Amino acid sequence: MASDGLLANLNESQHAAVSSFADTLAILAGPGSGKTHTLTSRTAWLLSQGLQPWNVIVATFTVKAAREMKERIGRLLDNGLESKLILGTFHSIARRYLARYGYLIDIQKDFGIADSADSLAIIKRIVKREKYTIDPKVARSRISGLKSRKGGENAAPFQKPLKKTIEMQELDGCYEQYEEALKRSNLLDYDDLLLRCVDLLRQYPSCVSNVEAVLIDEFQDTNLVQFDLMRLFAAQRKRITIVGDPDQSIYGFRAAEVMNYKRMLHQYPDTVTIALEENYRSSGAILLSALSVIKQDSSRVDKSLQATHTVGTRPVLRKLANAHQEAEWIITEIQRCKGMTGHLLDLNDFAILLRSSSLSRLIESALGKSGIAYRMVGGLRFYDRLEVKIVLDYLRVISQPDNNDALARILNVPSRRIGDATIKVLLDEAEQSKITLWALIGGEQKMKFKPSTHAKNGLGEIVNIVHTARKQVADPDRKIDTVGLIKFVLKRIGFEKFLEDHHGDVAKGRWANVEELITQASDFQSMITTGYEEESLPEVEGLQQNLESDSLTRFLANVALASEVKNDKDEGAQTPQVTISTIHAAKGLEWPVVFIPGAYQGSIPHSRAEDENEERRLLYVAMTRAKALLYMSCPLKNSQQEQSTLSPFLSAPSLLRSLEQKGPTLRSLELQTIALILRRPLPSFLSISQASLLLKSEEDDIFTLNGENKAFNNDSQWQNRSGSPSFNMGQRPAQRQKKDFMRSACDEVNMTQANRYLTTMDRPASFTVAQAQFVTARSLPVGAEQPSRPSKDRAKIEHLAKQKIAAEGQGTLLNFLGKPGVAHQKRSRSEMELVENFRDPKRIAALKDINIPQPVTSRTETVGILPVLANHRLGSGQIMSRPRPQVMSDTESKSYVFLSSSPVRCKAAPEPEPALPPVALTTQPAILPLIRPSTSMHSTTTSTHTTTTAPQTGNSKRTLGVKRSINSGWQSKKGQGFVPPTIRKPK
Ligand SMILES: Nc1ncnc2c1ncn2[C@@H]1O[C@H](COP(=O)(O)OP(=O)(O)OP(=O)(O)O)[C@@H](O)[C@H]1O
Repeated sequence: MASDGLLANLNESQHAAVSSFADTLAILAGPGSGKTHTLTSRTAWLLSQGLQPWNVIVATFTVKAAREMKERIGRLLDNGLESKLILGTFHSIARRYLARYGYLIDIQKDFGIADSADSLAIIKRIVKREKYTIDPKVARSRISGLKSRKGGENAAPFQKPLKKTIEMQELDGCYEQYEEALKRSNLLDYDDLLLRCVDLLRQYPSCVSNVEAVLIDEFQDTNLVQFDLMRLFAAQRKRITIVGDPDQSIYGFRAAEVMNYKRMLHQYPDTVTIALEENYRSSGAILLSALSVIKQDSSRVDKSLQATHTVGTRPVLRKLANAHQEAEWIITEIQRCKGMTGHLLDLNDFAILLRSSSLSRLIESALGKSGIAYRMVGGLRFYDRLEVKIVLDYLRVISQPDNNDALARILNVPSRRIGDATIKVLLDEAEQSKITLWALIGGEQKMKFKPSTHAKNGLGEIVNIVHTARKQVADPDRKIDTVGLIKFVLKRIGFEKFLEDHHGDVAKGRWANVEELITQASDFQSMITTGYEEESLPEVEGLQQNLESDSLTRFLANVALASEVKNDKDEGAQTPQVTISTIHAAKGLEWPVVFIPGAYQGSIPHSRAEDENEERRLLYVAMTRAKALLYMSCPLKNSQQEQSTLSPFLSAPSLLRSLEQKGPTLRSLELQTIALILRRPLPSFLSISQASLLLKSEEDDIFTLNGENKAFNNDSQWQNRSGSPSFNMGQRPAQRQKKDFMRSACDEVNMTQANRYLTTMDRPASFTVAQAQFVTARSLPVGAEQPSRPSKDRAKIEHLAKQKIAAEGQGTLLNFLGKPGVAHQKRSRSEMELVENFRDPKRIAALKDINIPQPVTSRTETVGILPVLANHRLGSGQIMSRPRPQVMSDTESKSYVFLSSSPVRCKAAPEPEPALPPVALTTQPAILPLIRPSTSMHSTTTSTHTTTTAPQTGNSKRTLGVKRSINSGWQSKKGQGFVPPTIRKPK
């Protein structure tokens, strides 16, 4: 694609960033401002300027982000060159270099990767053997922390205290033995991948001498080692682009360094910083409340972020009596939002974001009872599922028999009558003899231990399986691929039968996962064959490379480095599902409606958190995931029935004033606003009337506003048939009586679901498994969520709908649009116009083009947003279809589904108009070759940070100390080394 095509869909600051000629460029921007979008476009733009993809490194934070970025770049370029980029997470890029050049620093070819479970298993064994008292999980995270801090050349020298506590001594012991165990098994853990790559590139910088540009996403969450890696990658040309938002730095506990920005500016004093200041995601009201939370952190550097959407409805902060009611309330609000908006929202549009996964139990249970399908994000990986892990362990042993832990795990699966005690003795003997378990049982060294005859036979069997498989892999005539190997293993160990014998009801689901693994292996194989999954690195003169790793090793590395890779099938991607996610795992994602339960002291900020500012940033990240509706809630008693107090982050009176105490009334104006923000067409009357008929109430009035626990206390005749309370508040409103038959139908559904679900927390070991015990839409009877009714009931619905249309003064949208009555007469002119719009089908069709004159209802007041923004809307013209997860090719679509942070815009759909009054940028100059110097390259005013030591160049502009207006810029604060603003605003 021509470079101007790449720049077409960008706002002016994004444009400036994408086409900047600066060597080192920092794009600093708030949530939803299109950072990912900008980085993707910049990568494509660099290629369009003549850079070769194999000379460009792009590092992302997650595997998911890497894949998404690769696909987006692919669509921008449309020439397949994206597969040649060195693009991936820091870990996968480091692995690639180590696979090729690791021999230079004595790393054996085809090393394995110890994932966190492996690391923990090794440490547990050490702790047990040495009778240490330290908690293995604590030891693992300390060791990891020490590793990630020790590697960086910027790291502060490690102070060795003179007298070591017992815990420290144990930690030292653990560390040392852990390292030995990894080495013996030819494994590198996640930290090693980065550290060893740093070692490699320090000693052999020529490995990356070809690299012309390095681009880093989510820079705020990089740690010291990653920072060093970035510098080493870019050592030759020093051309770096980083993208980040210090306000979204939430991985401090994993040694992420917010200070890396300062380091960057110090190391690259000519860094040009560009700020993106328009938020394309959230309504004005959501953005404003999120900003007022983050601004409480006085240590942060303020920056401007403006909404491009209309103000919308105010976020909600709801008080509930206890955590049970909070969970029930979430369900009723999801149902109400769906019901009152017809088909404008489906379950995929809702996310429940949790500070800690333990909060999910009651919510999952409530979702289960009401038959609402949900999925967990940030839970167990597909590859960590029991049955998948067993097969993978076989593959790992076949690939690398010295992998002690993998071998120990499969010795007796399926049963070979080798008891746990025998396995432990064997491991200990191997450990003491400083050999691997494989060497011991494979007969390389005489075994002191005398196993029983059964156990001996069992050991012989496993040795035989592994030998046979390895022979086949090595045999040039037979050389079987990963799929062939999996099938061989499954057959040899009779795995399907094993699952049937041991896993009863769920065996089918587990076998389906095994089949899924085969599909993934096959897809990966074809990605290797087609060159989409490149491992090669360009030849560098004077340096030899290892041959490419075999496909099994690469598949296993890919598995070990995968984070939350989900699959279409087990996600039930066709079935709408509510998402439950930890806030950490929700980073980079967005949803139309977001719930943040548990907004109390101890939950957020978390009682065990060390950094309160990071906790605040977490809340900020969660709030800014919402596009149209944001719900926060605080139960007065937590799930342990302890009294709770509202999170201090939400307690400021000024903030409280901008929040609603209950869910919004969802009438025509609100509907239009939501449709505008989501760029979706308005739903039909009929869909709204039918969906709303099923509701218990059209308002958020089922639970008391002050959190009093009335609902459970009285009116026992309102208990539904399944025995669960219906949560009315003592009075039985006429409107609800009408719906009794509806409710009983729903109750029947509830009843049929009773006791048919378990929650994630009940079965932590398998909580993402789409099996019968979890309520996913697939496991429900057809139509459970929207029960299909016999025709008699349907006639009733339609009759009732008609009645409702005729009735006056009742709360539905249709009534609102009904016969003119008192209420109607009181409506403002703009409301009247909207009413007319809803009545006239032709005007409904044209509604998408209407610029709402005054979207501010009693609930949609302008909360400090500029009037010009309050009325602003994104684009006119054809409403774009709702972004869907991208369609992948046949083979790809089988393997992964991504939760896209920035859904790809349809090619055919026109781009929305620039949302804000134009920033005063003069015309962009023609694109110049990349050899231009880094400064003064485009007319956007850029600023070049200079330190006191670095000489200030003539055309650089020092802007530290400049204080910009509240809404348009950065406020520099003394002692903060941040680079300030770059875009000059109109006077
Ligand atoms: N110039 C633009 N015009 C219209 N929409 C845009 C533009 N740039 C980005 N967007 C949209 O804004 C949303 C947020 O974009 P993106 O996810 O890239 O933001 P981000 O800055 O990476 O967000 P976060 O930091 O919160 O993860 C996406 O839906 C994206 O399509």
